[in-house]
Order: sequence, then structure tokens, then C-alpha cells
Amino acid sequence: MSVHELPLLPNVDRDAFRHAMARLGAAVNIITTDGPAGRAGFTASAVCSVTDTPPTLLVCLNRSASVWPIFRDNGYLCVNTLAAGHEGLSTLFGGKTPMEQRFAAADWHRLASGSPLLDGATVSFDCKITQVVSVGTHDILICEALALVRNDETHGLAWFDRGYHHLLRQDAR
Ligand SMILES: NC(=O)C1=CN([C@@H]2O[C@H](COP(=O)(O)OP(=O)(O)OC[C@H]3O[C@@H](n4cnc5c(N)ncnc54)[C@H](O)[C@@H]3O)[C@@H](O)[C@H]2O)C=CC1
Ligand SMILES: Cc1cc2nc3c(=O)[nH]c(=O)nc-3n(C[C@H](O)[C@H](O)[C@H](O)COP(=O)(O)O)c2cc1C
Repeated sequence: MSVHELPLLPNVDRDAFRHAMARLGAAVNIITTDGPAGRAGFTASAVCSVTDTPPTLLVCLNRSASVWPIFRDNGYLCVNTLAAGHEGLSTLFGGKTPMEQRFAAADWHRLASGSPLLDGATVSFDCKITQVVSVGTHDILICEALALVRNDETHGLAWFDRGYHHLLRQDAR
């Protein structure tokens, strides 16, 4: 069948898109920043590798989030990928909780950028924001990694079907 013969489909509305995206499992991350504009952090599943040269990730941030101007003005951030057991922390950074209360719930340290690194994250990427692209309601923050911290002892955490799932190796002995 050529592309011209495909049946016309109704437009994909917002709810249908979200229902569909709920089927797309993703890692859960806490994105943090600290600098002249202040300290902030939020939970994000919209995080993805872009290129390894230069080492680059992307993070999608809703411009209506209270943290948005702080990330824009600081220009640096840390992507902290959560481990199994971090579900409560993810919920805390998922909105509406005062910032001091979010950070008080875990231990943090700092590397080059000054952004908070989460102790016990499966991996942390300390980054500089090199480009910002606005699409619809969100800004795509293009982030170059300046430093990494890995923690190979942890199990991963995924957001799938609107809930948390622990990632355990099937071939673990
Ligand atoms: N990319 C984003 O901005 C995301 C935002 N959230 C926030 O957490 C709330 C709860 O999410 P769920 O329990 O997964 O149920 P949901 O039905 O609101 O969302 C299902 C899926 O749709 C996508 N999604 C949700 N809101 C979005 C948005 N504003 N822009 C682009 N994609 C979006 C995500 O992949 C999400 O897992 C959402 O309503 C939203 O406020 C959650 C996941 C991603
Ligand atoms: C599992 C999960 C994943 C989320 N992913 C994103 C995301 O990728 N991008 C985003 O802008 N917001 C995402 N959110 C919502 C933000 O975490 C939330 O809006 C943020 O904490 C800002 O809230 P505030 O305005 O109260 O500060 C997610 C929330 C949850 C619970």
C-alpha cells in the first residue's frame, strides 16, 4: 500500500496521546540546579541521550513549571537517574511541594557545575545547558555532560502505565 492509500485517521488529541505515552516506559530522573537564580529540582521522565560526541542528553521541561525560570537563568543542571526505592523522592519532586522540603528528603553533594548530585542515584550527569528549543508547552534543554558519577550496585526504576516498576536483570544469578 502506498502512503497515499492509507486511510485517514482522526486527529490524535491530548488525552489519546497521553494514554499512548503511558505505554512507553521511561527512566525516572530528578533534575537539579543551583546557582545565582537559586536551587531547584523536579522529576522528569522526558530525558534521552542525543549524541556521544560531544556527550549530550536532552531534558524536556514544561515552561509552566515553577522551576522553569530557575533552570533557564542558572544554565547548568544535573540529571540524577533514580534507583529502585526512590519512589517517594520522585513523588516529592513531582510538583507542588516547597523546594526546601524536596531537598531535605535526601543527601546531596556537588561537582563542577554546583548542581546537587543525589547520593544513591544509579547515575548522575553533571551538565551545562548548551541549547534550548521550545516546542509547544515545553522547552527541550540540550545538556552537555561535564562529569559523571555511576553507581553500578543499584537496580533501576521505571515509570510505566502511570506507576513505578523496579528494573531487575532477568539474567541475574
Ligand atoms: N513530559 C512531561 O511533561 C511529563 C509530565 N508528567 C506530569 O505528571 C503527571 C502524571 O503523569 P502520568 O501519571 O504519567 O499520567 P498522564 O496521563 O498525565 O500522562 C501519561 C504520559 O503522557 C506523557 N505526558 C503527560 N503529560 C505530558 C505533557 N504535559 N507533555 C508531554 N507529555 C506528557 C508522559 O509520557 C506521561 O507518562 C502528568 O499529568 C504531568 O503533569 C508526567 C510525565 C511526563
Ligand atoms: C513520573 C513523573 C515524570 C515527570 N516528567 C516530567 C517531565 O519529563 N517534564 C516536565 O516538565 N515535568 C515532568 N513531571 C512533572 C514535574 O515533575 C512537575 O511539574 C515539577 O515538579 C514542577 O512542579 P512545580 O511547578 O510544583 O515546581 C513529571 C512528574 C512525574 C511524577
